[in-house]
Amino acid sequence: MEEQPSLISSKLFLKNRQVEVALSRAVLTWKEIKESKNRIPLIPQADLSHAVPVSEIVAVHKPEDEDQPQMRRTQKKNKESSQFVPYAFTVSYVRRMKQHQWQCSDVTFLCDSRGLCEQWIQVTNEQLSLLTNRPKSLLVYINPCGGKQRGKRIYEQKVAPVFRQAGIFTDVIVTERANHARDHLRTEANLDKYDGVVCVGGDGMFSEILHGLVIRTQRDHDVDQNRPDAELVSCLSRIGIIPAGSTDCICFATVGTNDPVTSALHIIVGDNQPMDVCSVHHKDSFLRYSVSLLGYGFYGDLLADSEKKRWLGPARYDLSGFKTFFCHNFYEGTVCFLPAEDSVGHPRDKLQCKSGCRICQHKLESKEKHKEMPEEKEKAGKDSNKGWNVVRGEFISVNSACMSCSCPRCPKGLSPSAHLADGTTDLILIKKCSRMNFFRHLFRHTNKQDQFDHSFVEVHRVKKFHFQPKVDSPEDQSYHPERTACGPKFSNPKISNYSTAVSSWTCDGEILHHAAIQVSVQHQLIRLFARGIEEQQ
Ligand SMILES: CCCCCCCCCCCCC/C=C/[C@@H](O)[C@H](COP(=O)(O)O)NC(=O)CCCCCCCCCCCCCCC
Ligand SMILES: Nc1ncnc2c1ncn2[C@@H]1O[C@H](COP(=O)(O)OP(=O)(O)O)[C@@H](O)[C@H]1O
Ligand SMILES: [Ca+2]
Repeated sequence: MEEQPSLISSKLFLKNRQVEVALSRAVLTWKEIKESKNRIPLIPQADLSHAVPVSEIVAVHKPEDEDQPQMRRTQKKNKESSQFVPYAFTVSYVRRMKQHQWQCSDVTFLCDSRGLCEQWIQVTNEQLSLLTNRPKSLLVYINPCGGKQRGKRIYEQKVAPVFRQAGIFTDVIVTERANHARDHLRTEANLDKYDGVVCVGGDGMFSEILHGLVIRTQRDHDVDQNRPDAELVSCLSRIGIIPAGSTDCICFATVGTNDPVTSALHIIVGDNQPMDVCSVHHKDSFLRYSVSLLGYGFYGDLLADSEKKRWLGPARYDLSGFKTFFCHNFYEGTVCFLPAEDSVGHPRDKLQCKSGCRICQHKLESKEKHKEMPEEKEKAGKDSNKGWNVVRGEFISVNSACMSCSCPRCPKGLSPSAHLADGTTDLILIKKCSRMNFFRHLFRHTNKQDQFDHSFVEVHRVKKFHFQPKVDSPEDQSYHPERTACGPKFSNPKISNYSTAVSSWTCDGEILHHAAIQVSVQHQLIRLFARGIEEQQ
């Protein structure tokens, strides 16, 4: 990085040692001034030198009350050594810890004049005010019932204090029922007042915010969401996720960890991660949007069963996973898909989507070019049914992962090389196989082996796909019989063969009421306060 001229630079004190502190437009640095190179200290001391990018400074302020005793102690010590240092300022900044976790660290510098201290605070604040991507005002929704029911406490104890420190104004709504946040965003919220929306909860709560924002944006622009080919309008508001749910895969896969303070810091520094969204339709009616896992068969049955065990908290998924695994159902149907261009890679190419991902950026550039394409040419492309592939068979599971879906349970994710913003989703087809083979496939999610390297697994990177069960589901026929114990439903009571049973879809952890669906990836429809997974330093 090119060295920039200092805006201010002074000799200050840090922990009773003299340091040279300098601030440029890009970076704040401090370096210890060693008295004499030959003098070796009796007790070895840690090196105080450090550099913090200005974009990662949370705030600069006078030391808070709790810092005062420490400051007074320092003053007393310095007085005794006839060096009186009464003024101080604290810089709070992002510190990277292990496994993508961020912490808010403080460093307090002592100055020998009030004027110098105030000058440092003013110059630093001026630089922070130039960072226009930072939110000043946020609308926060808390789900008090998600995960281990700790959403409210997590927000109040871990997140609100850092937002306060960064000078962010917040309006907080603790939801009182399911869909409260979605309905409020869709109809009431004055979004002009805020620079973003924060969701405190799990993937289900995120899904509410997603639906509220996307539905509102389409309505404001007169877009008919029921048309599967409608060109959707991207949402302007960015979404921040404070993880307080059971899986938290949307947070984990976009930030690298499910830690509330890390997420709060990504919001404060104003990160921006565009993200693809899948739209799900049944015939010509809109059903839902999805950003993580759309799963039919194994994951659909697992989720339907786990909903009855909500009281168990996150452990419900393990119990239902175990049960669903031993049911070993399979489902007959047809999958049609439109493969993505080769330029976006392949689910097995081991090219993980990282911060500033080239594949996602390349895709955005080609989208811009595509917009300039003459209308006739575009029409011709749309009209042809060319390029669609068909797979008919018996499936244990049909999964679509629009992102890696990495989460604490499965850190490499359901599709480790899926991209956050490339306009595609990874379609994973698990065909009928023995229970042992299915276990082998599942187990590979927990180690380094390729979970797609099995004869009964097919994986494709696609832009669109359709699924049609062999027999229409009750909902597809507008008929609602009782569910069977293990999850599958039978459209015809005479049919009691598992291969003809119908499952349901899980859509980011919410059950879909249709089995026959059309899915289309909406390129970069939303933006998050995140930056993707950073390379480990
Ligand atoms: C043998 C060990 C197998 C481990 C296999 C792990 C695969 C995990 C894939 C996880 C994909 C997660 C996709 C995320 C979906 C979420 O959007 C969604 C909603 O999240 P929320 O609750 O925060 O609102 N969450 C979910 O759908 C939960 C998925 C949970 C999957 C758990 C799978 C457990 C499988 C256990 C099999 C046990 C076999 C035992 C054989 C002796
Ligand atoms: N106040 C509330 N009471 C009951 N359910 C709620 C409330 N607020 C949100 N929900 C619903 O709770 C469900 C689970 O939320 P989520 O935060 O994803 O937790 P989890 O990860 O444990 O599933 C979502 O379907 C959401 O719509
Ligand atoms: Ca994608």
